[in-house]
Amino acid sequence: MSLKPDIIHLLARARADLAMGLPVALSGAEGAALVAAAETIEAPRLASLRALANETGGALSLAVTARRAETLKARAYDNDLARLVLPKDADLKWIRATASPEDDLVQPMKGPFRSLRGGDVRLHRLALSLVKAARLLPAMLVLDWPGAPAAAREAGLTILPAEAAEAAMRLASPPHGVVSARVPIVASQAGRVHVFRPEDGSEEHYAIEIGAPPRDKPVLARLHSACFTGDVLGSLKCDCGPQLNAALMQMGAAGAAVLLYLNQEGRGIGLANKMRAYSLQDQGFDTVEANHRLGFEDDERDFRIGAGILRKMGFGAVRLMTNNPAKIEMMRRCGVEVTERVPLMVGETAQNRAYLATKARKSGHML
Ligand SMILES: Nc1nc2c(ncn2[C@@H]2O[C@H](COP(=O)(O)OP(=O)(O)OP(=O)(O)O)[C@@H](O)[C@H]2O)c(=O)[nH]1
Ligand SMILES: [Zn+2]
Repeated sequence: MSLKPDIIHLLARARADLAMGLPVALSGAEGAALVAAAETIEAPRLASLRALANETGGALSLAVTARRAETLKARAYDNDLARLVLPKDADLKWIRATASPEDDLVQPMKGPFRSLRGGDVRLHRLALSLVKAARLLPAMLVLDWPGAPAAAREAGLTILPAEAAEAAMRLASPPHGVVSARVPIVASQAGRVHVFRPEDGSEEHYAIEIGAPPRDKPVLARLHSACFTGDVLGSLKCDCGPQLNAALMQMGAAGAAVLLYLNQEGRGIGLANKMRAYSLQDQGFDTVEANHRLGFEDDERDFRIGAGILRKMGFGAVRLMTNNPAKIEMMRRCGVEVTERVPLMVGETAQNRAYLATKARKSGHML
C-alpha cells in the first residue's frame, strides 16, 4: 500500500492552494500549465508568473467563463470560456477588476479585451472547474508551458495529472455517514441528525431524519441548500428560512420524513460569491443576471450529492417537497424515484417578491 496521495487528495490540495493564492501545475498528455486564481494571487507570485512567461515564451492568459466574457464584451472563441490576453502593463488591479464585477458599473469602460484563438483549451477548462470548486471567482491565470510540472516540483507546488483530475471531477463519490445522534427539535421530538462526509475533503452535509421512515416506501423528503442569510439571519431577500421551517413542521406533523441540509450555499457558488451577487442585485440585476455577470451559471449545485445521501440512507423513492422542477429531474436522473411533488409555498415578503418571480420566470419554479 502506497502512502502517496491519490488524485482525490491532490484535487483537495489544489482547491486549498488556490484559495490561499498558491499556483498549481496541471500536467496533461498534450501540454502543461501553471495556474493561479485571479481572486487570490498576490503581487510577488504574479511577478514570478510574468517573469516565467517572458523567459520561456509561454502564453500567459486570464481564463474566464463565457458568461463573464459576455459581460466584459470579450470574444469567447472557445465556446464555454475565453482566454483573455494580458496587456503588458496588466497589474493585480487589472486582473481583479476583470475577474470581478464589483466595479463594472463604476468603471464600465473595461477593455477592450483581446481573446486568444485556436490551440488546446482543455487545461483552461480544467482550471476553471477547479477554481469554481474552490468557491472562488471563476477566473484563472494560466501560463501555458511544458516546463510547469518540473518548476512546480522544484517549488513544492501541487501537481495535478490533468486527465485523472478531469475523470475524478466527473465522478461523484457519495459522502459516507460519519455519526448520527438524537436531536429533538421544535417540529418533532423524534429528530435525528446524521453527518455525511465526502471523501474528497469538501463540505460535510447533514440529514435530519424525523421518526423512522420505512425504507421500502417513498419517503417525504426535502433537499434544502444552505442559505446562511435566510436560514440563520432570517434574511427577507429569499424564502429559504421560512421554507426550511415549514418543511420541518410539515415533516413533524407527518411523523416520518427526511430533510437533507446540503452545504451548497448560494446555489453552489459559496457565500462570498453570493454576497457579490447580492451587491449586483442592489445595482438592479436579478438573481440570474447577477450569477451570469460573476461568471457562473444560474445554478452550480451538484444534485448527485443529495441523491447519493438518500440512497446511502436506504431511500430509493421520495415524495419531494419542492417548487423546483430541475430538482425533480435531477433526482430522477440520479436514480431516485420521485413519486410525487409536494408543493412548498411560504415566505413571500415585499423584499423577496421579485426574487421569487424571477425564479418562476427564468428557472421554471412552480408558484
Ligand atoms: N447565487 C444565489 N444564490 C441564492 C440567491 N438567493 C438564494 N440563494 C441560494 O439558493 C439556494 C436555495 O435553494 P433551495 O431552497 O434548494 O431552493 P430552490 O432550488 O429554489 O428549490 P425549492 O426551494 O426546492 O423550490 C440556497 O443555497 C441559497 O443560498 C441569490 O440571489 N443568488
Ligand atoms: Zn436563501
